[in-house]
Amino acid sequence: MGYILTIDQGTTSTRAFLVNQAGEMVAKSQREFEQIYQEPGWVEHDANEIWTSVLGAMAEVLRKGDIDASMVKGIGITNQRETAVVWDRDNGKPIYKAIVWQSRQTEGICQQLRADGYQSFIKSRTGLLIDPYFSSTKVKWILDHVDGARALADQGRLMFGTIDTWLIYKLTGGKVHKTDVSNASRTMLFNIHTLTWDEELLDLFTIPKDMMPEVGDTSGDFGTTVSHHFFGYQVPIASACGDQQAALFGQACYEKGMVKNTYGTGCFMLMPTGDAPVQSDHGLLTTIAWRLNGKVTYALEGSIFVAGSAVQWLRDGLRMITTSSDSELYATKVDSTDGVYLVPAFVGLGTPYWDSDARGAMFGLTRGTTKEHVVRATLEAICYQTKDVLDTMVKDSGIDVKTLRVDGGAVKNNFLMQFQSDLLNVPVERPYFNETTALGASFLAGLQIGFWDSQDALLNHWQKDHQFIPEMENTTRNHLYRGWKKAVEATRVFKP
Ligand SMILES: Nc1ncnc2c1ncn2[C@@H]1O[C@H](COP(=O)(O)OP(=O)(O)O)[C@@H](O)[C@H]1O
Ligand SMILES: O=P(O)(O)OC[C@H](O)CO
Repeated sequence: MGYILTIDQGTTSTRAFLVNQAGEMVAKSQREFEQIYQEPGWVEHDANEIWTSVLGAMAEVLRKGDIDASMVKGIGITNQRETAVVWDRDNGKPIYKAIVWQSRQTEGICQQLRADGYQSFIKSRTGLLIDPYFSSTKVKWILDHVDGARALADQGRLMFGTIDTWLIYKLTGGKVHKTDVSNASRTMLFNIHTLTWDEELLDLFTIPKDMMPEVGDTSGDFGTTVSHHFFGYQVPIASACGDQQAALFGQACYEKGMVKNTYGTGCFMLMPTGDAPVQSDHGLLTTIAWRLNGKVTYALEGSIFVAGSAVQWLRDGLRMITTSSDSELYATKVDSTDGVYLVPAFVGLGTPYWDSDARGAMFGLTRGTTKEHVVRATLEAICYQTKDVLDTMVKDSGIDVKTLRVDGGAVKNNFLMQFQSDLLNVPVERPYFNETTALGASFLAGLQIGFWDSQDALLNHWQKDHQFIPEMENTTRNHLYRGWKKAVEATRVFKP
């Protein structure tokens, strides 16, 4: 008898979960932390606040589950990806805030790289496209902008990590500086073919190699907690995994053709492609899903930067709704948007457009447009963006997708899920356990500490809650989607 304690360190909150050997979640806790917007388009977090939010969430989940820390047999970590932290190895203090994946402050660096013709070189090594989204330009920005950073880097005093690495470093009392391949593959510094940090890329971004963490399997040995950071116990940290890859694992999407889409702040669609990387010609990313016992599984990924955060914008920016779930209520008060489209390119557009200069726009407004239409158009925009990505995935993989598995905070919204299924003309499957990210990370940790002995043993833990079946006429679907494509085109023409 024992438990895995899993930390899901997300963009807007830190959550902790206790999972037993039956794969059941017995307790969960959540802590929010500050989103720092110093300049338009910048998004940063305080890495120390993230660390204390993890300490708080771990204490709370043990209290809620009424479980003694001695019963925790392993820790799983899953995290918002790409977000970059740089700290001083002499005192363990970050030298700057964590620059979040959404932040656009490195657009200038990216423009220069594109102009200098580095796109195909970078893509061939990393599977990624030049965009401020990934870690490498964020680290370069810190080294170039923080007073004294370059000198510290030259003296070998600095360490870099994505959030998993930062938390592992803190939990082990500074003893372990390590990440896994799924997180490494999001840095734009990792060669996804040789599975090592790429020296030429490190040179290109002027990042000393001694800043980089060791890279290991996704289920593996990430050290042991120092007892004063884990209630007096030394517990093995048994998995580290990027949150989107963890969700893919938690959705039991192990085979080619199985696709999951997570509807959180953004939307991230992933499909495993087996032991060989598949290159996309239409803006999908080639990434690493996980490495287990030395065996790599690659994936194709489509990234949508604004999804649930558009609903938050309706709530906090436009003040049209009081809670995110109100969006369903208003959207279903009208039969359609009456021709209104919202393109929520608030931080540019990801797959398949990769247009970082694009900004949001709304089209088709008339005197008859109401709040209900705008709310509905916002939810529909999440579905249109998802169709853009799924169509690209089918085109680039040559695999026909039979169903879409979904998770994330927004999938509670039945209107959203039904419209998604209608628009894709594909059944949408919502699992019974919506916390698939945490479940995936728990499974990955459990494989390491012997809770489960194989991936196959985990297949039974996936249970369907509801299947949304497409009901829309082809002509309606085609008509609606044509309108979306026109709206995106028009948005991209307008550069403020
Ligand atoms: N019923 C709902 N309808 C639409 N969006 C929702 C609903 N409930 C939550 N959301 C959105 O889901 C997001 C939260 O999902 P979550 O998976 O917790 O995000 P993250 O992990 O990115 O922090 C928020 O952006 C919120 O607006
Ligand atoms: O924290 P989430 O769930 O919004 O996920 C963020 C992604 O990892 C960004 O790549």
